[in-house]
Amino acid sequence: MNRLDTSSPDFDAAFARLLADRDSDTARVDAPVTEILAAIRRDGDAALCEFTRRFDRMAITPDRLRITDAEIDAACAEVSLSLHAALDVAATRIESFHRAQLPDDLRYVDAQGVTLGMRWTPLDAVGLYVPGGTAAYPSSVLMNAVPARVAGVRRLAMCVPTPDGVLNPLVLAAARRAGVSEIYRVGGAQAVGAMAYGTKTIAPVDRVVGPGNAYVAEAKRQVFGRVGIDSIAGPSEIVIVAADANDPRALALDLLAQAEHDPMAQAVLITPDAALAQAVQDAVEAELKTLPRAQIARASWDAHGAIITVRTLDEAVELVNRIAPEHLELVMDNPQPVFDKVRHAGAIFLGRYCPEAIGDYVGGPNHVLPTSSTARFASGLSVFDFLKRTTFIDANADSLRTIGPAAVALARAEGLDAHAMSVSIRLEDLTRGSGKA
Ligand SMILES: NC(=O)c1ccc[n+]([C@@H]2O[C@H](COP(=O)([O-])OP(=O)(O)OC[C@H]3O[C@@H](n4cnc5c(N)ncnc54)[C@H](O)[C@@H]3O)[C@@H](O)[C@H]2O)c1
Ligand SMILES: N[C@H](CO)Cc1c[nH]c[nH+]1
Ligand SMILES: [Zn+2]
Repeated sequence: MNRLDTSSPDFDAAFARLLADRDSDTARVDAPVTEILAAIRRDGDAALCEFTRRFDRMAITPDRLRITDAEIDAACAEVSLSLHAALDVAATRIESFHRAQLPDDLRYVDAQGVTLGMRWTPLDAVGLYVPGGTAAYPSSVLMNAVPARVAGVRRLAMCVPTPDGVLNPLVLAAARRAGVSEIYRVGGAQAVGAMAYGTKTIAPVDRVVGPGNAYVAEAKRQVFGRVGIDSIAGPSEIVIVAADANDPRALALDLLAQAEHDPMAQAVLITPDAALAQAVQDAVEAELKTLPRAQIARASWDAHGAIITVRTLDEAVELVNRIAPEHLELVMDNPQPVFDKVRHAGAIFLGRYCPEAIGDYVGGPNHVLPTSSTARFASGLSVFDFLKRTTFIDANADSLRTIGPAAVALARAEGLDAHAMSVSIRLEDLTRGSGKA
């Protein structure tokens, strides 16, 4: 874990190293992901089965890639009523938040009499990546699928790794709850490649969305252009800005809640209170003695974790904006003034009673969020990732007379005569009064 202090003379260099260390991790997976994607393009299902054998330790043939309806039925029957009820609480809250995002079409007539507009239409086919390498993520099934359904996407194809061939019943129950039935037991870069390029078994989709480890995130980056993607939602991150009286153990658990996702996850505490900084550091060490996923959390905390002491909360905000974290907790008496100044974060959790884990499961907003500082320009998954806009223009004869000459002038200036003439021929027809255009 890195201890940093903004009043120390070497702070800038240490902070720059902290920002850079995630980039070097990502660079490490570039080449293997390129090879995996090339093999999927070349060999389709055969490569998918081979990578699944190698990385998920399971022998599989193409006819077994798709999880059957009978397997989904059996999984749903295995899940307890209380867990079905918890899924329902989560799904209902996620659905109502995403339904509120649905945009209206735009249509108006401007001063020149031109009708202008923009129409939203759902994508035809979307690939949902649900992570499953070291933990199962039923919550990510809901976060992916519910907004897609709300947007009206027709085909939802879901990929989830099943390491050692073990299906997680709650993942399948969440898929059933969200209305997803096309599910493949494959993960990693190979699953992203299969959804993007298509194989004999998995028809290609138009956009691949969802979170995953560094391999998944890099694969999405590399297939972008062939298909759309939502954002780079890689290994989890949290920055906690804490001030005033706080329970160090609660803050330690908030940090570890992200660290336990992945050895490449990053958890950072920023505080003006040096005593609190030390107390949280001690509490993290204490929790790591008993946490079931301590091995993963320890690797993340030691390599990427940080505690930064600052002189003021304004300094904390400046660091937050430079990190642009996936998650930001503002744990203090009155978080509003800090909240107002934050420009870059995927999702923000305000006050003492809203730990980030609430957002992971039942808050309502999406937990698939941009990582690796991409919150500078990207946003969390939403209904907008499953919709696209088409603009339209409807000009009548009078409006063409008004705005057409400017188009002719600009087309001539660009040296594009066919453009100019396609407008001027209509203007000439109107002048002659033929009205045929
Ligand atoms: N940013 C977000 O919104 C968000 C949300 C939920 C989870 N997450 C992240 O999702 C990730 C889940 O990770 P996970 O590993 O448990 O599951 P995962 O499904 O993302 O990855 C498992 C797959 O990784 C591939 N893989 C593993 N080692 C490999 C190697 N050496 N070479 C090639 N491929 C390899 C395998 O194909 C395996 O199936 C975590 O990083 C977690 O932080 C992010
Ligand atoms: N914190 C993760 C996003 O980075 C989402 C998640 C799912 N389950 C638990 N957590
Ligand atoms: Zn989490």
